[in-house]
Amino acid sequence: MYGLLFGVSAIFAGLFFIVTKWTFDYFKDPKGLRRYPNMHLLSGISNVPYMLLSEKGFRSKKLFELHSSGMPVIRTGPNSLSYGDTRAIKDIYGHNTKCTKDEQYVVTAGTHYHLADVVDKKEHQRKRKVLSSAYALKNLEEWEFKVADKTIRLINQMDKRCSDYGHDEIVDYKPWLNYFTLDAIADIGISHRLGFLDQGSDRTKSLRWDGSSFESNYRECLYANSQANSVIGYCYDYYKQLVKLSKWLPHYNHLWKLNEGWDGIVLNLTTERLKRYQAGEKLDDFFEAMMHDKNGVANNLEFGEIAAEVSIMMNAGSTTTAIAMTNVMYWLLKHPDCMQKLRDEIDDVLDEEEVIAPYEKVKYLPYLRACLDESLRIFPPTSHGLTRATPPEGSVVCGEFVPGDTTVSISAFVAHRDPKIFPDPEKYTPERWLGEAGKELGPYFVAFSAGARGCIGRNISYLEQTVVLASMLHRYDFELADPAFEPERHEWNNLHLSELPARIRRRMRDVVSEKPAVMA
Ligand code: HEM
Repeated sequence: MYGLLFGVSAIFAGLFFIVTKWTFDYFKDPKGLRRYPNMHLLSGISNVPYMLLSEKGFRSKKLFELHSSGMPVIRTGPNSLSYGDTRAIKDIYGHNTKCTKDEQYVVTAGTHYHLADVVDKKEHQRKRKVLSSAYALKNLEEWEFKVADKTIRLINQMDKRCSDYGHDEIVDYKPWLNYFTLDAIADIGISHRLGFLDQGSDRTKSLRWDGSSFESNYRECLYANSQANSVIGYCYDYYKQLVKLSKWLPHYNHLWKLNEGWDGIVLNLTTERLKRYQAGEKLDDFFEAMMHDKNGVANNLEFGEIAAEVSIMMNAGSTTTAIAMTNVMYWLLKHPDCMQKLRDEIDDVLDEEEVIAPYEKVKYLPYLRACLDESLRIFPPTSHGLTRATPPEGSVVCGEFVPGDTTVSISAFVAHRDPKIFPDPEKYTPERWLGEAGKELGPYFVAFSAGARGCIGRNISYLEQTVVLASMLHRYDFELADPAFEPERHEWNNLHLSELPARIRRRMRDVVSEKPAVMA
């Protein structure tokens, strides 16, 4: 009885201490952040309102509404500022910025940093150097056959589901695109055959450290991590404690359990690929490029670092591109005039019987690229404000001094809706990206972020997006199952969409005859 009383009192005393400290810091205001309007009444003393907003599912949309109601800078937490002015892009993320990734990346990191969450600039440069040869465009184009192989597997599945073979099937296009990007990155990255496209599901093996294994659903595990961290990850000071506490809530407990499945998937993929490497098998993949420099000297990476890099590649390298590919199809279905214009452009360069669009033929098609970029603009797959810390001596953002170690960010969803740069921002207008006027939009297009921490995988992504979209539009007619359909959108670490139910019909009658390329 006394023990229980003591426990409850200790919790209340702890909470009292935390709230008192927050309030004291707020009024002391050492950084002068009280001059900025609060996102929520309590944002000046706590990150909790922002976490609750994230939990609701679309924080960037709310920020956009606030910024466009005349608030260029908003205080989203005691130490966090959100910008709505596109000048902030250069100051926060540009090549010459002194800002670094902030504490959020540290608290959510695993035992070893990977390229995307390492904060220290020198350590990041070392990693980026090691990995840049792996991600270089030259290598990528040599790996085009791997993308072609997955495209034919996707087509084999879509052929079976065509509505014009005597049945009327509605296909949810979204999971298929995710199976595509997962199969593709596993092959490009680690020569691993996940086989999701062939099996039509993402059931896969997870490994435990004791060597035992269990089955998991790949996307469910990966998304669980992203969903939980898009809320808990904003609790900078008490992250570990909150993770523990959140396990008392059934929903979060479930998410963290699934996250163990994700760790097990990465462990399995890394272990299997490492075995092949240690057995002397020479494979043409990202992993091989990561293990040596260009003179063949071993990079001597620890197992934890190798696993961390495999993890970010299998995460960042799949979800974002699948979202992008689903979104562009959504926009084209909603804009048949754009769909027709794009198809004409593609048909002009592909032979009638060509099944897989060769990258060489489609990579410079201006309207194709414009359609992709316009979709990435309206719904950037990584839409939320990527958090950066100002350097200890402080920094100027949008012409105003911001004291050191303050978290600053601008959401791509917000930046891409600046009507001065992108007139009529909610309208899907690929034409805005064409010609000289299109080139001028480059500095304001941050779907892949910008500067030294910009996306290293964007070329892989464009390769996949371009080949798949061109091949699919050349072969099929698509139609929304319900013309009024609107997907639900959930912003975790990426901006997911719920589904894309469509009918698919063959434009050409020949059944696919190309065989998938031989897999390692
Ligand atoms: C449409 C597709 C993609 C989008 C929208 C996208 C977006 C982004 C963004 C916004 C960042 C910055 C993240 C941050 O600051 O925290 C980033 C970084 C990164 N992306 Fe991508 N990405 C895409 C595809 C890919 C692919 C295909 C790969 C790998 C194969 C990849 C690997 C990475 C890595 C490793 C980083 C960290 C780079 C660094 O910090 O040096 N991404 N990406």
